[in-house]
Amino acid sequence: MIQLTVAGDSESTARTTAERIAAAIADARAERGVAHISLAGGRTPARTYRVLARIVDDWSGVHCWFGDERCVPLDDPDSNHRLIVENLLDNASQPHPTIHPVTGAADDPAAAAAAYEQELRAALPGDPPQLDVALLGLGEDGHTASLFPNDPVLEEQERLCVSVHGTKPPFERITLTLPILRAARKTIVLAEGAGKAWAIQQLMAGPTTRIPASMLDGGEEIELIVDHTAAPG
Ligand SMILES: O=C1O[C@H](COP(=O)(O)O)[C@@H](O)[C@H](O)[C@H]1O
Repeated sequence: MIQLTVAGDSESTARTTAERIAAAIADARAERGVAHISLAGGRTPARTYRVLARIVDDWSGVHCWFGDERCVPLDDPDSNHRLIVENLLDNASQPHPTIHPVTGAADDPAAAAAAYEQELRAALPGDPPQLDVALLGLGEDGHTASLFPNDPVLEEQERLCVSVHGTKPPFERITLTLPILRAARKTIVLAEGAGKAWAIQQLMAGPTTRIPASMLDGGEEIELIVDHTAAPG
């Protein structure tokens, strides 16, 4: 089930999102001693990561994974890794969270995706492995992570991480697939801006391969956090 939260302006949207993630981290650490979270890329979550870095005062036992990555060097301006280093890691207190980058994606995307799946399986409990929280974004076309509209990878049942050719540059990408995203204890979809209002309306209308974010529902809690400009009318 999808719960919609209209958080206000961009600052309150970032704060609300960061507070949800911080609460999920605290719950996971209290129950299991560690917290595994996957993070979104793109432009929208930068502010959320800066707020999150401020409000979590103890990062020990926190593991950060990537919901998707672009097949570029890790320090490339288009890299989701760089976004997270500059906004979250550089502002987080010591000891830092453990970051799990997708390595080798620029050289051999398929091998990098397979290796990342192995790393996830080795580190997380469950089959599919269970993330404590998956933070995802939403493209204007309805894509989430690097799951693009009508891509056959939306039918994937076995592999947890794959390489894809997307429809937004940079085109070559690595993405987690629906089986692992659906298994997350909590899923947060963060979206801002009037350009995303259409995708949000479609997402709320029910599952369709046209809007990959609408296919995330695996029975666990999903919260869609939007600013007032993206809110459905
Ligand atoms: O390419 C991507 O796009 C989506 C949405 O990004 P935004 O810039 O519109 O916030 C993002 O969630 C995904 O991680 C990213 O690789």
